Amino acid sequence: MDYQAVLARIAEDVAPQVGSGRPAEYIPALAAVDPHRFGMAIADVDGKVYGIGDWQRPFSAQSITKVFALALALAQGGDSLWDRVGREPSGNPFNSLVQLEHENGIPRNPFINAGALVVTDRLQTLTGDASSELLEFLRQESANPELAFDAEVAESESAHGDRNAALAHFMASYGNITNPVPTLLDHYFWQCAIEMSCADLALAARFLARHGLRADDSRLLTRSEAKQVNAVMLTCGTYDAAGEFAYRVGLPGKSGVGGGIVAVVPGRCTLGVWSPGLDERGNSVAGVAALERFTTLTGLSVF
Ligand SMILES: NC(=O)CC[C@H](N)C(=O)O
Repeated sequence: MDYQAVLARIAEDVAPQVGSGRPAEYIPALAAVDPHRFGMAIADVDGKVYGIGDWQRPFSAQSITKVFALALALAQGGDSLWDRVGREPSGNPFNSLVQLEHENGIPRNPFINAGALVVTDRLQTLTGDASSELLEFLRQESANPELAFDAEVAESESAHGDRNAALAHFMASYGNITNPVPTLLDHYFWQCAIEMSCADLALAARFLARHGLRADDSRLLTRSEAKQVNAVMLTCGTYDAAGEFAYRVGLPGKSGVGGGIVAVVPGRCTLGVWSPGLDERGNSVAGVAALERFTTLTGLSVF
């Protein structure tokens, strides 16, 4: 497959959509990003990377980090995590509170904010320093020791973090958060504020295309766990647009409000795409369009 030619074609096809949508505004540091950026990278299972546009430019990974946190929490702590977080699409916005009261403080899935807070809480208990552990893992998988937190974004999130604080306190009232809420929120905000490029993301997600094997060929997840994480990405990775994303793209994918999306073709390759303009559900407009073009042009999808 000539991935470079495919990327060139995709960039041309989605150019009219780059700049549509709006960057996230509820985190002021993200609102300042130029909405006309677009980058895309593909990493094949052997680690060769192809890219177009702003594919090497770091941006705020945001909710995409939820996938990596989940993988680490499962790898280090095992299946008991699923007693505290479900695996069903929520059909609600990523930062919604409404289901938690009816469902006893157990979030629907690990990719909405409530679920991700539970996962980070678990990782914090397992490691004592969840956000640093995650950053180190991402540095190793992307072979990029320069990966770093963006302190301005972390502080901006913290200053405007009432919603996430509410989610965490509410779950704590059900006994589903075990660390002090301020500590948990700190790690969650720093986790979201990791900066990565499309290339970093595609490389870091390769264990999901390699049935659980890390970049150094050691095993992070069992084959079955890798399949399970991909399945949850497909059904829950783009919040209340997961059905539409599966319909249009046909790949497990995880988005973030920084405008990035990571997607996986199991056994073949991983993709990182970035364009900051978001639709009303918080997914990158040009990013989703680019992934749709990818699966249409190449025929590579899980279906
Ligand atoms: N969808 C997202 O990327 C949300 C992440 C963001 N840091 C938040 O907690 O609100």
